[in-house]
Amino acid sequence: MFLLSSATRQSGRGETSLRYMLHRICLKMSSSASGKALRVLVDMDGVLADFEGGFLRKYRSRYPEEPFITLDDRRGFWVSTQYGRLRSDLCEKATSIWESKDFFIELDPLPGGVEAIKEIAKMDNTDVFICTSPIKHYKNCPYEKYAWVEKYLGHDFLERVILTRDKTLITGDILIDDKPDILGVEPKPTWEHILFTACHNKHLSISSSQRRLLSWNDDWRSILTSKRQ
Ligand SMILES: O=c1ccn([C@@H]2O[C@H](COP(=O)(O)O)[C@@H](O)[C@H]2O)c(=O)[nH]1
Ligand SMILES: [Mg+2]
Repeated sequence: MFLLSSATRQSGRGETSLRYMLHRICLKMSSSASGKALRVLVDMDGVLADFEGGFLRKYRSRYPEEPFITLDDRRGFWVSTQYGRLRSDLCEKATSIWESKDFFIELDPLPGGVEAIKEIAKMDNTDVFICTSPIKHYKNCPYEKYAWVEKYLGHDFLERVILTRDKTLITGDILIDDKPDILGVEPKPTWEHILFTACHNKHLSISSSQRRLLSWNDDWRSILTSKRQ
């Protein structure tokens, strides 16, 4: 502030442009601070990264003799629960897949997700964050989630990663997430949950007030527009 005010005192012409720059900086700061910038939270597994496809490929390769569930037959968010119902010991075998080294970093991006989130990040008056839940077996997962973001979105995007087991605590206008029920300690999260369609939730009927994003080919831009004042 001192530098700016002494600089403006020294030059009449510079004063106008410096004042203008300061005005722009203040506007950007106040629009973020007063919540005017749209804050978009985007889930990772099942929205940006192909958790289900990566799981099935590695499960079948590690346990070729064991029964498996096709993506078409997937029901319910918890893979481990459905495998446990198939045969009780398969719950542990399923879990062993995403607890293994390189599981998360080797997930393929879901079509259009990386491009969409890069576009959202460039939009005026918009803040985007990746909001993802790490597994409690923490040896590889948190590291690999960061590494995945760096690999596909670049180093600067690491500023935009939120790892939390409770997404209700995070404030935002929209949360794009494939989990049908996002619960936590906050009974009234600030965000509207946009259900991202995945193999495990596509058969669910949702309430008339809830909105879905069928894929990144669907009209996510209109959803963002609808949340702007
Ligand atoms: O059966 C399962 C399926 C997934 N997980 C883990 O849950 C989280 C889901 O994170 P989101 O941020 O909601 O996408 C992810 O870490 C999966 O590995 C699980 O534990 N059991
Ligand atoms: Mg998810």
